[in-house]
Amino acid sequence: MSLAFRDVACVRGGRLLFSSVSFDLGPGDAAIVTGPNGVGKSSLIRIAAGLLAPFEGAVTCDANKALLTEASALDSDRTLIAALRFWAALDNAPAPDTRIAQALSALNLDTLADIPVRLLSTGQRRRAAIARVAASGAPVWLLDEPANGLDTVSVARLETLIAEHRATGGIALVATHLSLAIPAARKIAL
Ligand SMILES: Nc1ncnc2c1ncn2[C@@H]1O[C@H](COP(=O)(O)OP(=O)(O)OP(=O)(O)O)[C@@H](O)[C@H]1O
Repeated sequence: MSLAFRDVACVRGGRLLFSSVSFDLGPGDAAIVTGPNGVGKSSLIRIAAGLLAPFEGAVTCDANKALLTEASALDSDRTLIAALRFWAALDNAPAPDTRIAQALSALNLDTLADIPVRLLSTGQRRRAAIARVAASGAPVWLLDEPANGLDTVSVARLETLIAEHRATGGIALVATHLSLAIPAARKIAL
């Protein structure tokens, strides 16, 4: 299982954002993508997700991916548990209810499970989006600014979740401008 970039370049709006980005992540590996606003961190995550084609180079990944972006994929009119169940039913992984229960617990969202997603606060919504990634069972996590809007306790929970994911052989590619404790993560500075 791996996620690899080979000499990847990215062009958006006719402008070269970055070039010659190469890395290879295997089971248990993590990488942190850093750089100033507008440098292309989100674009790199979108390329990894297959939502944006590289201008040059190649991306290979032989495992299922879960993507976290600013835009939450959770249906705002459903309760949190129903919104998570909707996606979990489509995952290529067993035991959706168990996965959801573990994710809700890991993000301290148990008491909010029956609240409509639209009523969640900014930080709660972000935790819900992280819970969706955790519940997906996907080996490769692509996280774009996952700590945005989180309080310090929730940041610590996120760090624990990433560590546990890696400990079970998962891969994490994380774009962040906030400091996150991700031990031995590769640094991809754009
Ligand atoms: N759909 C698009 N069409 C054209 N240009 C775009 C598009 N999306 C993003 N860009 C441009 O690409 C550049 C990189 O954007 P990106 O969101 O990848 O940066 P970032 O490093 O994640 O920024 P931030 O730290 O502000 O989140 C920006 O200049 C942005 O305006």
